Amino acid sequence: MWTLRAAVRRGLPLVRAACSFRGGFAPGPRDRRVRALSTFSGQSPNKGRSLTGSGGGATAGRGRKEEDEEEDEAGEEEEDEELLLERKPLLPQGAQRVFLLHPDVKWGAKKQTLTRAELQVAEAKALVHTLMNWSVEETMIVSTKTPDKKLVFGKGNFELLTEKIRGSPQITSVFLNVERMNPLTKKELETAWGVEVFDRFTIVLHIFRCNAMTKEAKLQIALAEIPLLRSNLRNEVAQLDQQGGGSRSMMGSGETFMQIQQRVLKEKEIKIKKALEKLKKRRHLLRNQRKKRELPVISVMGYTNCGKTTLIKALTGDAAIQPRDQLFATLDITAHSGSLPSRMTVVYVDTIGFLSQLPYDLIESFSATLEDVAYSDVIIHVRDISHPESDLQKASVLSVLKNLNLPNQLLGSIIEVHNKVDLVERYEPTEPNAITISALLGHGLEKLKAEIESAVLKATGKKLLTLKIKLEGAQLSWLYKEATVQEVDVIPENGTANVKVIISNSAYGKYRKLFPI
Ligand SMILES: Nc1nc2c(ncn2[C@@H]2O[C@H](COP(=O)(O)OP(=O)(O)OP(=O)(O)O)[C@@H](O)[C@H]2O)c(=O)[nH]1
Ligand SMILES: [Mg+2]
Repeated sequence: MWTLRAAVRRGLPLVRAACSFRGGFAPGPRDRRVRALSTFSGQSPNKGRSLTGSGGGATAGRGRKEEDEEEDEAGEEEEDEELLLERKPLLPQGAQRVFLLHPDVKWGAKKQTLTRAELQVAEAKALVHTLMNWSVEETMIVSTKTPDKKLVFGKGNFELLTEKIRGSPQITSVFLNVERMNPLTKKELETAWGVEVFDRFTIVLHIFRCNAMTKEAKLQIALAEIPLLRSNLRNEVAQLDQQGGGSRSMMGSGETFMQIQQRVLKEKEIKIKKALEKLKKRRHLLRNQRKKRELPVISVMGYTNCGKTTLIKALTGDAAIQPRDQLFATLDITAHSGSLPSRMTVVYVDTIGFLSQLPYDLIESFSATLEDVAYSDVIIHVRDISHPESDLQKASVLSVLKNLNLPNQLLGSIIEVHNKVDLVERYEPTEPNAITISALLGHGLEKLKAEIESAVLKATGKKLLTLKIKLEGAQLSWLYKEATVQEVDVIPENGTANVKVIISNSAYGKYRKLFPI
């Protein structure tokens, strides 16, 4: 039986994807992000294996052979994972002048309810601008009653479009703003228009591929690509069949080309899922370690480009964080520590941004990482209130949050933050509890931190107390160890102090037992 590695050795067409990407890559963010996560695990960033208890320093007394075998195994695993991540480029390299074509479905089941054509077009434009050397040459919204037909548009509109595209030599490709285009449609349209045609899935997938930093995000994307590879395969085989080849058995093996390729894909899918499962276990371990240390976790969520990463940078002062003016700049869930006005240490979790029309397979593949949000104590929903469609963006974020099956208490704890107020003159929020800030300029952060603190205290059941202690004895050092000491007000006359602490219910119970009044 062929393994994936064997398939590659035999020259199946897998090549590393090239990322042509606006702004390029800042070298090293991956290391920094991993470091950010490992801050709470007490592990070195490159020693992930030791988290599962299978690695680390427990090598003393073991035979050389055993170590060698383990090393070989790790090397093979890594090689396998490398192969899982190899793929064909999705988009052509070099500059593209795109004709952005939006089919507007006027009625019927396919009619979008949440978002308007203009919003979708604006998002599609932003996606194109995220790609290096890509520009939108022209935009057109064309209505259609038959979005599922092979040619997408009715006969009259199709002819007009063909004339337009054929007569515009400056157009190098068409971005058909549909979630997914069937390969036959792609072929028909490309033949008719004489240029390459892309759908949103392909463009978003390309951006995701370029932005994924951690192995988990990369594997999630590779998994999301499998259905695309399957449908391309069906198309390829149909073409081969026309030439009289695809369904015939290969060199006496009894298997057809289609069957072999399907098996290779299935093997790939199983391996990716296994690798993801391993990483998930590691993530759970990190989560448990954070829990043990009782660090409150705050998930920062919101539409793509609303300023989540900028806000975390402002709240934590972490200079290594790099916000970028791009859609889907953050694809890896990363954790960063910060402190609140009471000096309580909290963990901010940066998350993937939402897009109203995010292709389903991609949401599906990222839902595993979003699972972690359910374990946070508080959610911050960041909104870019300078965006013309800010209200629609809010609605689409809330609808995704609802589908994540989060606990009611957590949903009730959402702090709505209106960001980028510096871009709107005299901004007044309509929502009474919203907090207005400029993450970029650092405005409104103190109020936000105070709000986060009270939400964290409420969610975690921690108390803010002033305890009277004797300076002689172990009380103060115990409190320093088990609670967050905010202030110590010494009264020298009687050798006591008033100590302001944030303390969990369980720690307070222990304190009372150890030091009865
Ligand atoms: N003017 C202004 N720009 C801001 C503010 N906050 C963020 N930005 C800019 O908005 C862009 C996106 O910021 P990010 O922090 O990367 O946004 P994000 O929500 O993390 O984006 P994704 O990770 O792509 O979902 C960057 O160019 C930021 O500089 C703000 O308060 N005012
Ligand atoms: Mg971000």
